[in-house]
Amino acid sequence: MSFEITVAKRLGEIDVALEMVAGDGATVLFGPSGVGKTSVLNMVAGLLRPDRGRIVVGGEMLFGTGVDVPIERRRAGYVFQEARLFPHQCVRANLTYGAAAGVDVTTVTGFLGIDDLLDRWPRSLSGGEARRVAIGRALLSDPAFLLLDEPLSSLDRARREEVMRGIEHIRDVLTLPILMVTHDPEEAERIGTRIVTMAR
Ligand SMILES: Nc1ncnc2c1ncn2[C@@H]1O[C@H](COP(=O)(O)OP(=O)(O)OP(=O)(O)O)[C@@H](O)[C@H]1O
Repeated sequence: MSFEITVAKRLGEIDVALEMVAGDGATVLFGPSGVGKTSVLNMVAGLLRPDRGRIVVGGEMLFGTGVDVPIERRRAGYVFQEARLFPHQCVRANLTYGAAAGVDVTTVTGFLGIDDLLDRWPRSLSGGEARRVAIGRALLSDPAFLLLDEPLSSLDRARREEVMRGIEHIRDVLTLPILMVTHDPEEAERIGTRIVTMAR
């Protein structure tokens, strides 16, 4: 199983709760704004501690009875909702920041279509380019799995298509487990091997 997640967390007035099991491929977390999708990604990444539950990714227990694997040992590749590139570093430096030895930069930049952007500055990138660089940076850290928080939001159709193809390549060719948040049904349908709907 790629993801086995049972979590509960009180956040202010909101109870975030999820119970899901998903196999290989991309699992899409779908649901209305404020239901707790980003909070679930944060719990899987180790940024937010569940009040109770169990998180197993690729057979490895990250959180559960007596277990709370520290964030740096979870090996999550996290692409935040805003790309969060380092503004004072060019694309190449952003990509190689935290890059693991043995991961081939040109393979990653090739399929993401960002080879020509390496000497550019983040402020000069389009939204879609910045997202693809952020995905590339996450991949180059040699993650065990990817967390994608609305990687296609506020992009026009052409840019969304470019990013979507990159995600499909990661799903189908690199076969890295993906947990992705969206509230767009069309995106969920196309990317999701499995769609998990969160409701209040
Ligand atoms: N630290 C916190 N303290 C109190 N409430 C919080 C905290 N963090 C998040 N929340 C609330 O918890 C709820 C879930 O937030 P979260 O960002 O996980 O939802 P989401 O489903 O990802 O929403 P969106 O689709 O709008 O990004 C929201 O109502 C949010 O305001």
